This record gives sequence, structure tokens and C-alpha cells, in this order.
Amino acid sequence: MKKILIVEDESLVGHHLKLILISAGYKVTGISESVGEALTSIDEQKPDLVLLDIHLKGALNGIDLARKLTEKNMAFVYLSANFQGALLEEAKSTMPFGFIIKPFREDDLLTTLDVAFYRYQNSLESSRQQEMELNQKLKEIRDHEGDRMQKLLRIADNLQAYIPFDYLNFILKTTNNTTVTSIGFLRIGFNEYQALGEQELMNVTGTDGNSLKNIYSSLPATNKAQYINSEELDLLCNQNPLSKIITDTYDFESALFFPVSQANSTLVRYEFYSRRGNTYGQQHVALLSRLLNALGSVLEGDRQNPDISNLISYPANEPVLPKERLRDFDGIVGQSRPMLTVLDHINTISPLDTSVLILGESGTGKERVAKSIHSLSGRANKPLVVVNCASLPANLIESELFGHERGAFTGALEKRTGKFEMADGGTIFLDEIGELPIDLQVKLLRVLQEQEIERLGGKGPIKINVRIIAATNRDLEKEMEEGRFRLDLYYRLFVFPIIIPSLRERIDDIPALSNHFISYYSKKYRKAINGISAGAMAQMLDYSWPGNVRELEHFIERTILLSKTPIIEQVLLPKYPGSKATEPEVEVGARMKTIDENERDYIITVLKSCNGRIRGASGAAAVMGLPPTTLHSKMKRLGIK
Ligand SMILES: Nc1ncnc2c1ncn2[C@@H]1O[C@H](COP(=O)(O)OP(=O)(O)OP(=O)(O)O)[C@@H](O)[C@H]1O
Repeated sequence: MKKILIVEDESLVGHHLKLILISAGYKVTGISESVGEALTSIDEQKPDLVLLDIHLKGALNGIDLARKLTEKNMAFVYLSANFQGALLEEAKSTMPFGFIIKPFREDDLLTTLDVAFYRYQNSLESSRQQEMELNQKLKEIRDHEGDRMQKLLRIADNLQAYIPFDYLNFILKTTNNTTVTSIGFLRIGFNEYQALGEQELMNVTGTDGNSLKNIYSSLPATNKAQYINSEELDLLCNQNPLSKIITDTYDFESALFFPVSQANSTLVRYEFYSRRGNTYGQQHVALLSRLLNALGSVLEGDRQNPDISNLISYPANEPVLPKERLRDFDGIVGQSRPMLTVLDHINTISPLDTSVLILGESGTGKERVAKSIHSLSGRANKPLVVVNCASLPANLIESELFGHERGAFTGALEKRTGKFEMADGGTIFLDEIGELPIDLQVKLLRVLQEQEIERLGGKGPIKINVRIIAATNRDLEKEMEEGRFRLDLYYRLFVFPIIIPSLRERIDDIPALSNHFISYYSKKYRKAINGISAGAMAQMLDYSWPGNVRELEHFIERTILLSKTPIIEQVLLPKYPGSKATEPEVEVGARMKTIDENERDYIITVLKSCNGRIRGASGAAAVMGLPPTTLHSKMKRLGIK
């Protein structure tokens, strides 16, 4: 019997809830009226889920309690009379497993709990599975013959999907245990990193050798795990000069430190840094703690040769790639920071069988992401069936999805296999799920729950094994409020959402996407066009792209068709966002710039848009998709200072 704790300061409501839950077959472990009471009760009774009101007796409220429950990895559902604006946002940030709005209908309460248990179980299972995989990976790294730099790099690369970072710094001790040094990996692409040993650190931070030695020797010994966010990071930097130079150089906003005592005592601490605020929490510390044995022995093989002088054996400043995990995301172009987060999510979710909900404006690449998840999953050799729910006439959707028997309705002359059956063993991609009529949403929910379908006019249910990926550009929360989308279906699908940013939010991707489409369409239309001028690129970077990548793609296609020069010299985009793009005009007979002149202009424009920064995820090299050293030599050749 599942156990639920009710946290509610109005005793009438509390007792009413208790009666409903008991008659639905739950065990109610108690009714607490304050956060303190609730925590004691949780320790004693170990409920499976907590149903909590936001307003409680005492100084702390339900959101404070929720934060503690998140740290304990416990399931909880909010219950409140008002979730408005900021309060709702704050409540959502604690990642609840459901919301119930007072007054509620009994049915809605029970469905929400049912869904919450399902989601909790699902997230638990996927995190267990991921943890097992990570443990296994760390063992493989330990047993693998290879140099230490590759080992550290592979550790960093494997941790990325679980603990996102822009920089992972390993603090290490030398053989005699007296000298400390560090090796850091700065993320510059999906699985591309810039290695920073002592020399590189001195170069990028402008610190001289003696100062760096002093910094290392004065590093505070941190023996406990800690995560640090925003303002606290400044405080930490005051005490930790190494964190200070790293944070100042790369504008980090949060950090997580985790000490590990390595069997051969060479590795002392993992330091994760992120440019996003509030990236780290108790769940990351808990994960690292569970991996402590694996992390503690991962460099064990180096016991015979614990000298770290061979660490920096790579050509300095060249990006390093781990020898495995080279992912091809099925043609997804873009390495901007928001896009790297999307790629990380794809990488994590693909091997699991969980449903995925892809959210994003029209033309952002939702279908492309769905294809990538399918092709990276264990179902890749089975079909991926794409259904656009918006383009099907309402009266045909059901037979289209579930199929029909001959004679099931007037006009059903032949038996028809539905899309779900076609996708058996594979994946179905339900695009524009927000358009699905409400009665079919119930049927879809049943497919998700029971993994079976029923053909129209059929004799009974048919078992199927299909993974569902759904996508929408609608605001589903608003659709639910207005009664057009079912809450239970939303939560079933929302187990793993992937949010694709609009192109406006990742302008760093515009050069790479443009070059990709230029090369694709110039080949397709057999035109010798191989680049775009700096001025034209600057205009493209300035435009707001309301139609996102699709608009960019169509624009380049038209430009290629009309262009008469080997380099696209000029583009004419609307001045006001929202107005229609004008067709590009091509200069005829004008003096053409040389390729070098164009390259020079392009590099200068990108450098300007990156505030002169070359390295780093938002540096010019990353924007152009070049290693920083290559960019340096190009700049030297073209006389750019
Ligand atoms: N990151 C990307 N890299 C390469 N091509 C992309 C990328 N994102 C989108 N595209 C291309 O842009 C076009 C639109 O993408 P897609 O159809 O996946 O968008 P969508 O979000 O599903 O749109 P809608 O909501 O209108 O269905 C496609 O031709 C797709 O291949």
C-alpha cells in the first residue's frame, strides 16, 4: 500500500483529504501543519509521497519544505488555492511531481497522484539506469591503458551529461604529496574541450609562474562537498585565489566542489564551474557521493607512475576530443551553449524508453531532434513514424493513428493499419500534439498506460511496443487551463521535456547554420557558392528570425538560387521583425572582393560580436567552428590584430 503524508494547516481540508485517500486505497501516514512537524514525520514514517499546501503554520512555507524534499529525492505534489505569477514560478523551480488547485474534484486529485507516482517511478528508474552506466564507464576508464590526460578527459566527458559544466577542474597532488597542481577542461563543443594545464592557465589568466605557484600552495583544503551559487561564489573567490582567476576569466556563476581521496592519493578534488546561476544542488552532490568508490579508484592504474609531469603532453591550445562518444546528432547543426544543453538532453534520453515532449517555436528543429533521439536509441533499426496531428482531418485521425477493420464505418472499404502499429518496435513522433482532439487524448493516454491499441471496428486490444515522442509549439499549460489539453496526458508526456530555444536565443549558431545550408543548397543547385561576406553575415546576426531555422534555411535557399557571385555579398532582410523577408538582391558587375578580403571581414565581424574574445564557448573560434589556434594563425596571416 502506498504511503502519503498530508501537510496542510487547515484541519478540515486535511481530514477531507485523508478520507478520500484512504477510500482510494492509500495509507495516510499523518497530517502535519508545519514544515518542522512534516520533517519529523517523514523521518519516522518514510512516506512514498508528500501532498503539501504552500501556506503552512510557522515561518517556513510549503516551498521551503519542497526544497528539502528535492534534496532527499522524494516525490511531492503541491496543493494550493492560488498559484499566481511569481509563486507558481517559485513552486515550479522545486520540480514537483504535480499540482492540485483548490477547490479540487476528487477524480482530479486521484489522477494527479497516480501520474505523480508514475513520473517519480520513471525518473527513479531512468536515473538508476544512468547511474549504473556511469559507474560502468568509470570502471572502463580505470581499466583502460592510456595516458592520464585522456583518462581525465574521458571522466570529464562522461560526467557532462549528469553534471553539466563549462569547466571541470581537477586538483591534483604530485608524487611526494607536497605540491599541488591542476588540470582543467573548458567545454568548447559537444564533446570538445580545451585542456588547461599550468602553462595554459597562466596564458589565459595572465598570471605568471611564481604567482601561480603561490596560488597552488595557498589553496584551502576543502574536505567537504559544497555547491556555490551566484553571490556566494564571490565570497568563495575571496578565499580561493584559483577559483578567483578561473571565475574572473570565464564569468562563471556557480560551482560545485567535490573532494575525492584517490587510492594513489594523486587526485584531490573535482571542481565544476558553470556560466549559469544556480546550476548545482544537493542532487549532484548525492550522485557524486554514490559514485565515490568509482571516482576514488579511476586513476588507480597510474599508481606505478604517479608523476604528473606527463599530464600536459598534448600540443598546447589544441582542442582535445575524447576517443569515444563521438556523437553524430543526425545533422543537427549548432554548438551554442543553449544548443549544447539540448544535445546533452538528447544524449541522456535517447537510450531510455521514456516518452519525450519536445517544446519550441515553429521551425526550431523539433522534428530534427525527434529523428536524432530515434536514431541514437536502441530502436534505430525499427521504423520512425511521423504523424502531424494538425494536418489530419478530425474525422480521420483515429483511424489514421489506430487503424480500422474493413467496414468499420461507411467508406472503410479496406482494412487499414494504423500509424501506431506501423511503428511497432520503433518510435512514433506525434508532431503538433496540442492539436489532438480531447477525446483522442484519452485514447492516447491509454496507449501510454497499457501499451495497447484498438482498431476502429476491431475485436479487442492489440499489444504494441512503441516509444512516443511528442512535440508542440503551443503553451500546453495554457491549453490545460482552458480545458483543451488533459492534465493527466500532459504529465505523462512531461516526464522528460526538451525545450528548444528560438534562433534569437542562440545567434551564435547563425554562422554555422548558414554555412551548412550554403554548402547543402549550392551542391543541390550545382552553383559554385562557398561563403558569405562579413557584411551580409552581420545583417543576418542582427535579424530576429521569427520563423527560426526554417526561415533561415529558406532564405539561404532563395539566395543561392539568385546569387551570381561565388560569395554571397548582400542579403536583404526586413528591418522590422515580423515583416516578410525581401528577396535578396545580387550585385551584378560590382568589383568582387577576394576570398581573403571576405575572410578578413568575416573574422573581424565575428570578433566584434564576441567582444574580441577568441576562446571559450562564446568566443569567436567556437562561433566559427574553428580551433582557437587555427583562428590565431588565420588572423596572423590576414594581419588582424
Ligand atoms: N539545428 C539544426 N541543424 C540543421 N538543420 C536544422 C536545425 N534545426 C532545424 N533545421 C532544419 O530546419 C527545418 C525546420 O525544422 P523542423 O521541421 O525540425 O522544425 P519544427 O520545430 O519541427 O517545426 P514545426 O513546429 O513547424 O513543425 C528543417 O528543414 C530542419 O532540417
